[in-house]
Amino acid sequence: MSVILECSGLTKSYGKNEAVRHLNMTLEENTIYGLLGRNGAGKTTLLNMITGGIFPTSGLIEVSGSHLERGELPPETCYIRENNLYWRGARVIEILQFASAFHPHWDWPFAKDLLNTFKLNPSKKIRQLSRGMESLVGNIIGLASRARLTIYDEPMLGLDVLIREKFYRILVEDYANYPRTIVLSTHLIDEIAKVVESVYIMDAGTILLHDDVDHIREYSHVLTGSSEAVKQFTSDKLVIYNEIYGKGTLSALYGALGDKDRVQANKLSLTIEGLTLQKFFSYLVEGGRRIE
Ligand SMILES: Nc1ncnc2c1ncn2[C@@H]1O[C@H](COP(=O)(O)OP(=O)(O)OP(=O)(O)O)[C@@H](O)[C@H]1O
Repeated sequence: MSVILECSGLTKSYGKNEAVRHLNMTLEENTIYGLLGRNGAGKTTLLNMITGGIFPTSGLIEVSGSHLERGELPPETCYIRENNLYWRGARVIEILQFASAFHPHWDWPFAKDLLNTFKLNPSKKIRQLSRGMESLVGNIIGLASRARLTIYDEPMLGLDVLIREKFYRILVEDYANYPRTIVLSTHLIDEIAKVVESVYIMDAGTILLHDDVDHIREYSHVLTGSSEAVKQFTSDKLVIYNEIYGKGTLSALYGALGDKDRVQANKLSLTIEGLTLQKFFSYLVEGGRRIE
């Protein structure tokens, strides 16, 4: 698969605070990515840099092999921000008309279907919309743009669970028909686990892990048992988090476990369970371990 965007050694400092630190990231064609991180992890700063909104303090951004110049939006990119800057007096349809001018693959019949599906009145002014409806305007633009690279920063703000599920379903269906690269930056990790193929987990301005969701599912485990047994079992494994309770220990592991491991765990009276993406994320970030 070909690379459409690559960052290397990307850093953004605000005074002494490095919001993004020596970050490397590669986005490939036709993949849905999740960008996951706690509040303040640096997600918006990273997205603003790769879409030309703010300038890196150092490091490189390459789009389809060419350097992204200062202030330049990568070609065929649609960036739906967390805090959109729509003109409050404009009508929904006017915002869509404006957006359509920037996106060569814009699909009007699809945009109109989406307005119907989400029951969004195109004549309403932005200032008359609820927070959730305003998010929907951005979500519809992101979908109808069919941009080669679509980036959503917290697209679910203010949306109820039924609308979120509908959005994910339409996104996945449309992606199947029109493959492209989509980045979803969100806190709603378990929800997007069903949608994204690959994730970047970010903390304190840096990437802790980049991996495919299926691989994470296969590799992430939590182990509980006596502290002595856990210590023995994990001596040759990658432990991302430890929690001691009484005489027992809980350890979160990252790596494949084979039949031999399971037999050994059984002998040591250890319990092994898989982890949801949300739980894996929490352990990884709490443990602060970076996995190359
Ligand atoms: N313009 C700015 N001036 C100074 N510091 C900033 C600025 N923008 C961001 N920061 C700092 O950079 C860090 C990363 O912020 P950023 O908004 O990128 O995080 P985030 O992961 O998007 O968080 P959230 O999920 O809460 O939106 C934070 O410590 C934040 O305070």
